[in-house]
Amino acid sequence: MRSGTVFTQGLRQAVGGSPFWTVEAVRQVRYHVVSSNGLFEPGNTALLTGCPDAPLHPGDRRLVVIDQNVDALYGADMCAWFTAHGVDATVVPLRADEAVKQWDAVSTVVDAMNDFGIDRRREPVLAVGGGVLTDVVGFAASLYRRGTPYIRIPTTLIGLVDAGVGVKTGVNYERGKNRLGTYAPATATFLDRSFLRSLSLRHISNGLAEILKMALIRSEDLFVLLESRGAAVRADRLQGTTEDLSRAADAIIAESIHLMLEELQPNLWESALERCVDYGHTFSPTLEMHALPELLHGEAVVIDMALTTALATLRGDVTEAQAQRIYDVIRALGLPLWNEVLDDPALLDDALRDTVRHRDGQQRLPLPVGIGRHRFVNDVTPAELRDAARLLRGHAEGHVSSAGALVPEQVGA
Ligand SMILES: O=C(CO)[C@@H](O)[C@H](O)[C@H](O)[C@H](O)COP(=O)(O)O
Repeated sequence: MRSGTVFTQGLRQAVGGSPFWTVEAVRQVRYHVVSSNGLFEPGNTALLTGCPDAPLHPGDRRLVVIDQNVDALYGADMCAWFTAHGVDATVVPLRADEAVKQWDAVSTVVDAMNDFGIDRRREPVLAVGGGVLTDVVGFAASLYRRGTPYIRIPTTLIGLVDAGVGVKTGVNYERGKNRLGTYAPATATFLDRSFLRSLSLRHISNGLAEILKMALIRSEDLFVLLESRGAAVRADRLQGTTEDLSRAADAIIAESIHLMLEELQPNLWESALERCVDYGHTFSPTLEMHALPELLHGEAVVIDMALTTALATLRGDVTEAQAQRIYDVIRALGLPLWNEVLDDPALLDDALRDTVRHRDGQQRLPLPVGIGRHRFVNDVTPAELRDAARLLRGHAEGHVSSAGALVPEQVGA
């Protein structure tokens, strides 16, 4: 062995007389999720000192890729903040919605990194926008020189509670949702819910869908909070305009993120494919891409959850009363129960087949058990899916009795 070369003990072995080598290494991962409202208010220093692994100093340069809509609303405040703190920011506005979450957007970000002449270690790219923007920038950064650090500043609710706190990056490829991507955590994500004040209620609901997901599979307490305060918190855009609404918004966001991180941390690279956070993501990737741009991500997820709640009801895992509470909360959060994509049984079968490919040959389908718990199943049949869709349609149209039976004109519809 050459001096200075470190091998794990027993790493070089002779097999049939021919040498072979096995290299094993463990990569330490550490990333931070930091809450601070009003990031670009003059006195806020969270971006300077809030993250120990990504300090920002006067005289530093930063490439800032920002959603073009966010730039129109907050770009001037952001630039004033950088100037006030002596940071030389190059701002690149980017269109970032599901329809353009494609490879071309990645090239645009890579071009910007090239033009900026980014320092591979010391100049993290800042991604300011919703989940699409942070996924695209994270993907570009993870590819650039095989990995350049980046920092996320989510400006949508779905960005705050879902896309912003995990390690996934990516873009769609043709009709494949997030078909290209990497596991590449941002050095830090800065959560600032004051951005939500200008978000449309439809996009607030879009984020609430992922929060509801965490509630349905992990926490009845979070579900009860959504049931009692969800509609008011939505109408308030999580701004906390009263003390009570502030407490509720803080609790909903913090609990949802905490549960998500508890699930992600032990399985960051998804070596285990039974992931309860995949709830609502079995049929939705295909449905969302099929309906593009009609359904937002969270809307597709909630339709998937409504369908699988009906499926769990038919299996006896969720009672009719529990299903009714779930559907009431979905409506109260301004989310759809039904979409015509569910009318196409072949599409649901295709969706399940694609997910089976994504989950290494098995359905590994998380299903709710009551409210706040789940189990995984591998035996959902096309006929069962059709029955579940029929039951859900009955709920959506108000044709289900309190005992859970379809009223006669709907049976066999
Ligand atoms: O992994 C996370 C967040 O990082 C999930 O909670 C998130 O909702 C994911 O998008 C879904 O689980 C779907 O994952 P995938 O099908 O894109 O692998």
